[in-house]
Amino acid sequence: MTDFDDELSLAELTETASEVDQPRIARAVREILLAIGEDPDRDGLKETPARVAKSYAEIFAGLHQSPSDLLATTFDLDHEEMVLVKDIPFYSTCEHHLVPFHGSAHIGYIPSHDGKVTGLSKLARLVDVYARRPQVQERLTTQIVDALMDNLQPVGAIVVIECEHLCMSMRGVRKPGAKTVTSAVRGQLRETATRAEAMSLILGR
Ligand SMILES: Nc1nc2c(ncn2[C@@H]2O[C@H](COP(=O)(O)OP(=O)(O)OP(=O)(O)O)[C@@H](O)[C@H]2O)c(=O)[nH]1
Ligand SMILES: [Zn+2]
Repeated sequence: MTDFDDELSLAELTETASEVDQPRIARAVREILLAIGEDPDRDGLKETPARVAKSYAEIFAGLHQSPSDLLATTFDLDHEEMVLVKDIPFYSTCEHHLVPFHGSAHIGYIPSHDGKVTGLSKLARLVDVYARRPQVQERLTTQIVDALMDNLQPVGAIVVIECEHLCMSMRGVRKPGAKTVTSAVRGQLRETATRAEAMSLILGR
């Protein structure tokens, strides 16, 4: 029996409402601490398994959130030109090493002919729904653009993501500052002229 038996720890572990099994994470973190040769019962580490569990519930909350619910609120505007929200900062977790990758997302779309648009904040929330999961940057990029296409039926959409991966900075190849850029383009934005306009809006700083 550990300090993180379900009954014992439930109260302290449910502050962040979530479907993530926090007691189970806490038990696993205690094991990791033991495995690296630490003493999980020393003062500074006693609360660490519970803290990590709470933190994981937040970091991986996107696994239990639906992009369709998020994009369900739409309104009609007579606007058939490009809408672009750029420099949306976010943090995600590399699914290979479970360390962060972070950077900016840029999202643009040309609304459907009936002018179906979503609130600008929903685009930023959409990034978090997919970023708060174990991820790779390429999948994060295509999931965001496909969610836009499926839910808003726009004429076209583009997502560009620029990130630094801590698995490449703090360990392994150790190249801090290296940036990875990915893009995904759908619909009319695949056409050269429109795509070039979107890219110049995104990258022109
Ligand atoms: N394509 C892609 N690769 C990623 C992403 N995040 C991390 N990686 C890479 O995943 C690869 C995993 O490679 P492995 O050889 O299995 O693992 P490793 O021995 O820890 O690799 P090193 O990082 O080179 O030490 C590494 O090259 C990482 O840079 C991502 O979002 N997309
Ligand atoms: Zn990694």
